[in-house]
Amino acid sequence: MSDLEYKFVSARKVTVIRAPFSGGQGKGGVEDGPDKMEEFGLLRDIAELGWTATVDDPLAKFDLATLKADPSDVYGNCKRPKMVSDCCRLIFDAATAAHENKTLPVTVGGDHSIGMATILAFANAHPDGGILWIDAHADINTPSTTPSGNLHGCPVAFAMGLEEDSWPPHFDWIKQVKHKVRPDRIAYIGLRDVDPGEKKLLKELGIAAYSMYHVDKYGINKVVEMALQRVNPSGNKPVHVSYDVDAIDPLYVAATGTPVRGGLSLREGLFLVEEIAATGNLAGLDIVEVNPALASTETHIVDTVNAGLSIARCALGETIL
Ligand SMILES: NC(=[NH2+])NCCC[C@H](N)C(=O)O
Ligand SMILES: [Mn+2]
Ligand SMILES: [Mn+2]
Repeated sequence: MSDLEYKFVSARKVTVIRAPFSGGQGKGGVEDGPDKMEEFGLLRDIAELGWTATVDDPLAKFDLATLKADPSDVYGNCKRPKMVSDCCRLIFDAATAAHENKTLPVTVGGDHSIGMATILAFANAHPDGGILWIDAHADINTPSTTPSGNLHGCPVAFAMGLEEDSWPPHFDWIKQVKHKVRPDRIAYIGLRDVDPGEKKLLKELGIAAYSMYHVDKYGINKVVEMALQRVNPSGNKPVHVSYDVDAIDPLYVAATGTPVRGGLSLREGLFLVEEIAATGNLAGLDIVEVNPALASTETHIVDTVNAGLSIARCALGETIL
């Protein structure tokens, strides 16, 4: 049982949104993230911290393997726009319902393309809220800047409505969502692999971006403080955390699709979530890019999945004393 307070959640209710989705990138295995997290005790951990969990499985009706294998699902250089859009739309609805019911949505991926759905639902439900994107990557490529065509590198651009003219038509539904993610209400922590087109966008839009350089220079405590100050200057608005486990160094989190050396230590990666939880403002969480198939040893799987579980526990108020 945790005694932290959550100002924007009623009655310590969590909605676990399962997102076993891998269409935002080419590798297999990331679709097993939710199963592995549950096998290692996600729901037990949530209950032990005094939360009541409801599990939502918005993609259950899809045959995801068949959708992923459809060679006709391309638009320009974008891979699988129909699959990503159809799935994200359902995840958006699930997250929106969780916000309306004042439960805390914890979305478990799957690849990070689903972040377009969760942060858009958060921004639309809480237009004055702030978002922290914890990642080695900025994931703000647009269909015109993406070097890979993988949509897990683009969710922030879609949720912000950037360069809509370049979008595959499948994403038209996003244009109808009233409140998009605002550039002054999102901050990054952990960056170390940012594409040239992304750097340009971050600069032009004045987005708060704390790279590993800043973590080394100021320390993680100061970086979290600065990031929260940017996205939640009053300190009393809701905050969503979209956590790509590749923000943490591959020494601790090896089983992920796009690992980059020189990342957060495991403790830095957990501290930042503990610190956000302590504000009482947490109102949404994603844990993505756990890919058990990319482990070369059993230890890699155990380490990576347990890092994901630790992120969830820290977010839900686990404290040591
Ligand atoms: N969610 C992730 N792991 N994203 C990796 C993105 C890599 C690269 N920037 C791309 O757009 O293709
Ligand atoms: Mn990443
Ligand atoms: Mn990411």
